[in-house]
Amino acid sequence: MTGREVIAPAADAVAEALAAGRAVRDAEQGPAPEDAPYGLLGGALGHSWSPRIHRELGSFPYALHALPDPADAADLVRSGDWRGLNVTIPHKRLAAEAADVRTPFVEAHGAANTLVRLDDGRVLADNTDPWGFAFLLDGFLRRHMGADASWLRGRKAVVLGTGGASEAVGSVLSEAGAEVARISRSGGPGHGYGTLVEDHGDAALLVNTTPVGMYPACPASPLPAGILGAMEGLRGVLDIVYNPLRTGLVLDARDAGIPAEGGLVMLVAQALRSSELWQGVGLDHDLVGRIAGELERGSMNVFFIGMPGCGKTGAARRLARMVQRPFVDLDDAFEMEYGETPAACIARDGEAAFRDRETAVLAAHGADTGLVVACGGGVVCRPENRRLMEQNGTVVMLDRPLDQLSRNDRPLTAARGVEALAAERMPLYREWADLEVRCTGSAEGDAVLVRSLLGL
Ligand SMILES: Nc1ncnc2c1ncn2[C@@H]1O[C@H](COP(=O)(O)OP(=O)(O)O)[C@@H](O)[C@H]1O
Ligand SMILES: O=C(O)C1=C[C@@H](OP(=O)(O)O)[C@@H](O)[C@H](O)C1
Ligand SMILES: [Mg+2]
Repeated sequence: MTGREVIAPAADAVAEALAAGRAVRDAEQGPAPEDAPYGLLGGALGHSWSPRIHRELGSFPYALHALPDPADAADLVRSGDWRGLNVTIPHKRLAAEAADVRTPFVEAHGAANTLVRLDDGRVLADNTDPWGFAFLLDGFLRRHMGADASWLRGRKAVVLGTGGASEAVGSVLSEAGAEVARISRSGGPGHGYGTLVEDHGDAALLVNTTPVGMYPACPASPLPAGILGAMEGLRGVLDIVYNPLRTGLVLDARDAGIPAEGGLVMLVAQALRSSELWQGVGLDHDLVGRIAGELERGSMNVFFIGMPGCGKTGAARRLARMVQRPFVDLDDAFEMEYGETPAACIARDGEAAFRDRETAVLAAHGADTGLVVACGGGVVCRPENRRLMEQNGTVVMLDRPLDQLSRNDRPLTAARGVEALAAERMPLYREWADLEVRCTGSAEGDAVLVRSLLGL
């Protein structure tokens, strides 16, 4: 189906622009590690947002040191020519031990995420995760409860997970005066997931500190669906996972009408605190919201939905080109994956078989970030497709009068009639959409409009 439409402007220019974009991204990953004053030390780092964040905060160049071998990591900590390091899995403990001086939190918990080179050359180990979580918590309580951290005094907070991050989170909650219950999947009576509702149904806040729900196994939740809604005292949910932007837990909470936020603000806030320590100055704390907002805008996918033939493919392709993002047409992706068009699949195996495969194709792209995606018109026929989009995406409905819809090669429109399809689907498109756009008359016009409405 690729190439069904003729698109005029310069494909070469687009390719060049995309290549330039990649070059910028590469530069953001920093210079050769040994030359950078700042950086991140970990085992396998993959794609990290830290170089981008610290660049905005003024701690730049910032390099990635992926050193799986503890001996190499210790060597960098002891003898590297750096001013500041962040530390992540699996070296937080090693960093705490190898430092010359430790803050009380690091002394108590034995894990550091920030190393600071002091003026006299010694290494200070600190942990800015509690600061980052306190920042997230404070904003959350202000936004949703109209209160500060004192709201937690005398209330119960449940923390999922018992690892290092749970200690940072637990310490902040305890300090605010909450009664903290830390539970884990393998915890015994009162400390497990199985009896969560009975044991802790009165908790006002629930925080996930486990990696369950993290990319690429997403959207997933550490808790079975329905549990949150059964916890009668629950007023808020936080998940420190930030990729996807909305985890399964966050989506479940919102479905149950409970305010919920992910961990992106914590990620940026802990980085800001590290940058303050390295630079020895106070930074503007409004930077946290600004940087988190930019990261969120850049990584959100844009999904086009709407009636078959309304112009999703054309508008999405043009928008992708305008904002230099990868474009995915799910019908094309389907064809590449299964070797036949959706129309051929529906004709041979029927609609149900097509829908199963369509959901699998959507799942693969929904976990990705920064895409512009044209869905097939029937994407709303499967309820589970909604969160595959929502986890990382903004959903845009294109609305075009039924008598103007294209009918070429649209088997379901032909079989059932456009009115019947519309009666079934229009309410769903409207319900799923974050934004409804009335078609302007050209795919180009639609793309320009969506771009400006989404601020891309
Ligand atoms: N906004 C629009 N106004 C008028 N015609 C359009 C518009 N967008 C697309 N078209 C035409 O309608 C047809 C269907 O567009 P397409 O993008 O394939 O729709 P969809 O992906 O929603 O099924 C194409 O032939 C295209 O040229
Ligand atoms: O409406 C539908 O059920 C369908 C729409 C088509 O996509 P377009 O909406 O892009 O035509 C394609 O996925 C398939 O033929 C089924
Ligand atoms: Mg299409």
